[in-house]
Amino acid sequence: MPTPFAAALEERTLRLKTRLCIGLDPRLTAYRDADHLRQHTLEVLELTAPLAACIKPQLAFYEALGVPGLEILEEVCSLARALELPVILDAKRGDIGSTAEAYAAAWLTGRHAGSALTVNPFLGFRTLDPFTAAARAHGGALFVLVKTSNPDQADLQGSGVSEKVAAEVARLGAEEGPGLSSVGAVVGATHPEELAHWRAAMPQATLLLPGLGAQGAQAADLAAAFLPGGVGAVVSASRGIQYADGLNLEASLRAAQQFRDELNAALLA
Ligand SMILES: O=c1ccn([C@@H]2O[C@H](COP(=O)(O)O)[C@@H](O)[C@H]2O)c(=O)[nH]1
Repeated sequence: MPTPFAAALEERTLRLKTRLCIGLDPRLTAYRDADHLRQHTLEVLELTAPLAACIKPQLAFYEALGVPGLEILEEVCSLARALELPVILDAKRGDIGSTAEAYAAAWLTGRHAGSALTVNPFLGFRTLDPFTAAARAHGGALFVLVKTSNPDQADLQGSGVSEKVAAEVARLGAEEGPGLSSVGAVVGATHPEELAHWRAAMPQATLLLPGLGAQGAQAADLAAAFLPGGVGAVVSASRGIQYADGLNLEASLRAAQQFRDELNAALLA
């Protein structure tokens, strides 16, 4: 079995001194064709890898290309594995239990064993069970949507819903004994004033914080998401790195360096 996801992420965070998750969300409109998209996405990954704690491909952008897109996704994942980079597959899966089993088999076992998957708890807490079982058995992880980064999240996530999901994430984490668990949580970096609350509510969860860069979140505001020692959270930026200045690779590298450094500085402030 590969090193469990949470342990691999923590080890890489401390060894490379980075809390940055690089989002790889390639948009066909930015390229001549799918080959051009593939080449640029792999180049961004290879160039920025030393600055990354992990990567987060958003499956929607690969699925939009059909079979060639799924082939590109597999290339991205195998290059990440070769570079020893943990992979968070951002698919936000969730369904009735028997279908959830198929999603878990697709994205948390076999060639994706040891990866993490974002999951949607809307169908009920027991629909998370196939994902927790697969993650625990194959060294992977899940990131449960608790408080998403978008402004309209409160339509459904207000009124105590996020609180209930966070309590379930904490309960699942405690089942595994002490330390960081295989059940993490998505909490938008766009809610800096709430980070201390969500950190305390889910003490064993690794937090995935999307929203840095294009959605306006600032690295300097995010220190409260981390556990002592600067572990237990990663912050993701996608457009702000891959398209920092069109397709300019040097600009992607500079943006990743700046985000990494700003996150580290926030922890020391
Ligand atoms: O609450 C959430 C959960 C997931 N996302 C995903 O993260 C990236 C954000 O992209 P940017 O270009 O850095 O804005 C994208 O894949 C979203 O689907 C999120 O934004 N918020």
